[in-house]
Amino acid sequence: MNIGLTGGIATGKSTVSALLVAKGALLIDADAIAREVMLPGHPVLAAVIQHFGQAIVNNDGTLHRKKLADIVFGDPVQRQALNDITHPAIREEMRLRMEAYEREQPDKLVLADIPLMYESGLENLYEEIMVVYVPRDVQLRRLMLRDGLTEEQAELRLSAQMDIEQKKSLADIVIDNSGTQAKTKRQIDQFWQRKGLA
Ligand SMILES: CC(C)(COP(=O)(O)OP(=O)(O)OC[C@H]1O[C@@H](n2cnc3c(N)ncnc32)[C@H](O)[C@@H]1O)[C@@H](O)C(=O)NCCC(=O)NCCS
Ligand SMILES: Nc1ncnc2c1ncn2[C@@H]1O[C@H](COP(=O)(O)OP(=O)(O)OP(=O)(O)O)[C@@H](O)[C@H]1O
Repeated sequence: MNIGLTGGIATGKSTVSALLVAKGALLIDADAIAREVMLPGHPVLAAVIQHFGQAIVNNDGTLHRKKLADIVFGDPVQRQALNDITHPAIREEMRLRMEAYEREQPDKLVLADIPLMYESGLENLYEEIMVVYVPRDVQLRRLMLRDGLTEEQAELRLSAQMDIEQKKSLADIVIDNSGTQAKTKRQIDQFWQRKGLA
């Protein structure tokens, strides 16, 4: 079986996916694939540079992630341009990995971690969608703390995504990660049991 995992930025998707992987789930991570297609030599990075210019590249040819982030999180038109370049390649790679896992290990739970699941309309590709939820004020605080962002920068990133309350209302399964990590783990254990997973 498969599950699509999503939530807002810094609500705890990685925390939850690590708990599920520890129980035996197979993970496909959209953020990790997004980083792979931005490595030097990849045609997606070349297309991104073509659009945004050399200013977003470090001297060693790697992507200057902060510079690109400053451009796209402040400007919906540029963000859409970046999405149009990167998302088809990310989606195709996700599809290939999903097919391989389901073919080679059909008894396992496959977990597709996709931050922009609803924004990109991918929710119908998965049997069920799990949303990792925290209230918006907790989300903002954790994001500022983890990424060393100002409140203004963190607000810009939040407003580049669908509101977390809306994602929660669309979810098949909600994991509330606003308490301790132990509390979150209990919800994952219960989910695992409910599904009768080995
Ligand atoms: C803009 C980039 C360079 C910023 O890099 P940075 O290291 O600061 O952030 P990182 O990649 O770790 O992303 C952190 C989170 O930001 C959010 N985010 C990233 N890209 C986007 C986007 N285009 N729109 C809305 N939110 C986004 C997601 O919640 C993601 O989990 C990078 O996010 C990127 O290449 N984005 C385009 C690809 C993409 O859409 N990735 C996210 C989903 S696959
Ligand atoms: N239950 C919790 N209590 C306190 N802090 C937490 C909890 N869960 C996660 N965190 C912290 O909150 C931050 C965000 O968590 P995490 O990186 O798992 O989110 P994410 O949804 O994967 O983020 P992103 O999509 O931005 O990569 C991290 O610094 C993490 O250590």
